[in-house]
Amino acid sequence: MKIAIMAGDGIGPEVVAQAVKVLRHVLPQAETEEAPVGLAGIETRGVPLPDETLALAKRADAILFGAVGGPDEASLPREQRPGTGLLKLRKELTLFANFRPAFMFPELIGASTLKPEIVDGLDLVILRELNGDIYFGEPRGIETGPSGERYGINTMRYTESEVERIAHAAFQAARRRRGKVCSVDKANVLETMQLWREVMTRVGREYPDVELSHLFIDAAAMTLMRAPKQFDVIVTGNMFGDILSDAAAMLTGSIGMLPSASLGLDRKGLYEPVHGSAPDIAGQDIANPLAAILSFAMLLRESLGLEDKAQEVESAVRSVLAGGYRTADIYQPGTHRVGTEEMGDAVVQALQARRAA
Ligand SMILES: NC(=O)C1=CN([C@@H]2O[C@H](COP(=O)(O)OP(=O)(O)OC[C@H]3O[C@@H](n4cnc5c(N)ncnc54)[C@H](O)[C@@H]3O)[C@@H](O)[C@H]2O)C=CC1
Ligand SMILES: CC(C)CC(=O)C(=O)O
Ligand SMILES: [Mg+2]
Repeated sequence: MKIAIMAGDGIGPEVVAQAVKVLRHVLPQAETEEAPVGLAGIETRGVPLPDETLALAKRADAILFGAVGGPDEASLPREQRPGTGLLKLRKELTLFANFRPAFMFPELIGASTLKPEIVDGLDLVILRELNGDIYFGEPRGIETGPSGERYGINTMRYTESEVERIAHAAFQAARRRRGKVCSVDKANVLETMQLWREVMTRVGREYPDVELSHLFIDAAAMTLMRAPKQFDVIVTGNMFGDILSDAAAMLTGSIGMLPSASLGLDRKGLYEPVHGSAPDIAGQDIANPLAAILSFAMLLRESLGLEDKAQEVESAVRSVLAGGYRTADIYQPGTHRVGTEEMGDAVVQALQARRAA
């Protein structure tokens, strides 16, 4: 078994190093291979997704990914933006289904922005379509019109088959959970989203045991803050899913707690925290590595089929939180503040303690 390690930029290498510690403990026999991506790819090979990085991704059984992003990216051409490497990787591997669970660890209820009764017991998953939408649609670019004035253009585009496959993924996920899908769109304004809603409704008829509802993205954002526990699976497009999942982070206390799995046509998947490269805290040993570690647990479950080991890692995270360990982002008075490395070590120690017991 081969696991590709793509740590990326900023806090990416810091948090991935902790997930790799856990990997070495849980899967000592696993072969790992590292490759540069994002700014690290640009600096070493001149492009955000070097050919050998893509080749490794294709060879590997699964990819453990950190985060990409660097300075000035908002004004750079597409080929030079670190994020382009990640978008291309997701597209090249046809990883179209991005599962972003938001789970409330009871120990962190006080760290949530919301009242305890609103988040206690929260357990939802945002299923973000990852290969289409305005992040990929053509035409795109900054052009000059006939009057000489420049304009920017991006295109929200979904084919029926792209919506169908993410719809099936949503309904099947709901069958394994609490049997509810909420499809989030903007069908009151956008034709792309009218098609999205039509296809979701049609595919939904094949799953009569799953309850399907629809919300517009603006109301969904509000409902996610007002009464998030009513959701089970939220399925939505690439951009709305990107935004909603960062918002969901604040329900659970911190974006440093949110893992994700990007899946496609076979068992190969890419596993990454929902957060970015966080340049504001990089290099200070304060980033929360639990999202990266929980992403590795998803890797064990989804790509390797090692449910027991996935649960072992998740239990170790739970016991570390119960033991009072907190990085700065989830710190509360009365708990024990630790750095990134110490948090990784604490998870490994919790795994060792379980084995010894
Ligand atoms: N999947 C990826 O690789 C992503 C990359 N990015 C890139 O990351 C860079 C920074 O983007 P931002 O918008 O600032 O988003 P971000 O997610 O990197 O950071 C947002 C805020 O959350 C905090 N934060 C993030 N991860 C944390 C962790 N593990 N522990 C504690 N605090 C954490 C940061 O300090 C910051 O205050 C940009 O270059 C952006 O393009 C952003 C999102 C996803
Ligand atoms: C390159 C971006 C789309 C990354 C991002 O914000 C995400 O995947 O959540
Ligand atoms: Mg994002």
